[in-house]
Amino acid sequence: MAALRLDGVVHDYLRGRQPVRALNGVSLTIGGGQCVSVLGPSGSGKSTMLHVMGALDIPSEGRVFIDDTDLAALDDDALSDLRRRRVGFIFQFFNLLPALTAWENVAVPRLLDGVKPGSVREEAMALLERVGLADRAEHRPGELSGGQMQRVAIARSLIMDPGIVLADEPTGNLDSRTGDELLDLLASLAHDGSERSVVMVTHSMDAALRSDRAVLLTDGEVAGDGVPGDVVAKFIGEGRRP
Ligand SMILES: Nc1ncnc2c1ncn2[C@@H]1O[C@H](COP(=O)(O)OP(=O)(O)OP(=O)(O)O)[C@@H](O)[C@H]1O
Repeated sequence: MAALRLDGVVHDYLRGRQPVRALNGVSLTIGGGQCVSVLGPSGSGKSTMLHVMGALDIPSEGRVFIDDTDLAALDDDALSDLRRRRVGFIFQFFNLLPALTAWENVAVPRLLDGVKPGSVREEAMALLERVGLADRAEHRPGELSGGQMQRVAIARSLIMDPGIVLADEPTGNLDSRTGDELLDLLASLAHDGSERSVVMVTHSMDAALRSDRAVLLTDGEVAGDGVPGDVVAKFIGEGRRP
């Protein structure tokens, strides 16, 4: 079963009255157990594609399927339910709640689901342990380093046990050594036998080279898709072209 499929996806934004085409006919299938990086120049549509994949945005044209469910067939409630349960998000600036401790931040999606803090604490603690932060459970984000905050965000992305994890520049705000450790952690989310798909937008060639597959976007279109080394070489080659 394909975890994620885009079929002829077009997405336009309005800038004033002018439509701006961010995605121009993207078709892509991402199976379970893969860590896929998305590369491309600034403005090529990477974040837009991630938002469409995670049902944060509805495409102007084309279809998006998550686990063979056509998102166009869902009403708003069903769509947000699917987003909450099936998709975990990780952002460049962590998006943690400053007043909550690390374990409470991890628990937030379950608390929003109506679960009592007492019954989710253990699950949140287990996830913090998984990301190597069990000893920081009672710390607030302001008391954590960037890498530690991103680990909390990764643990939070897993609390609903999603089939898909989408990460937008997850190491963009971290030094390279911390970034590398987090990339290994992210890849492990796809390789832990869960058949989870991990898709990460990145400007880092290192990050792309560590993934299982790379997709290159140029002007809202798929310009490369395959072995990371080949796709990175294509991207770098295009950048050098006069
Ligand atoms: N909310 C918006 N309103 C209008 N235009 C937008 C909006 N968001 C993105 N765009 C435009 O859509 C295009 C694709 O943007 P997107 O953010 O998806 O690219 P990106 O590849 O992620 O860029 P970057 O690497 O700089 O983050 C760009 O031309 C951008 O200016």
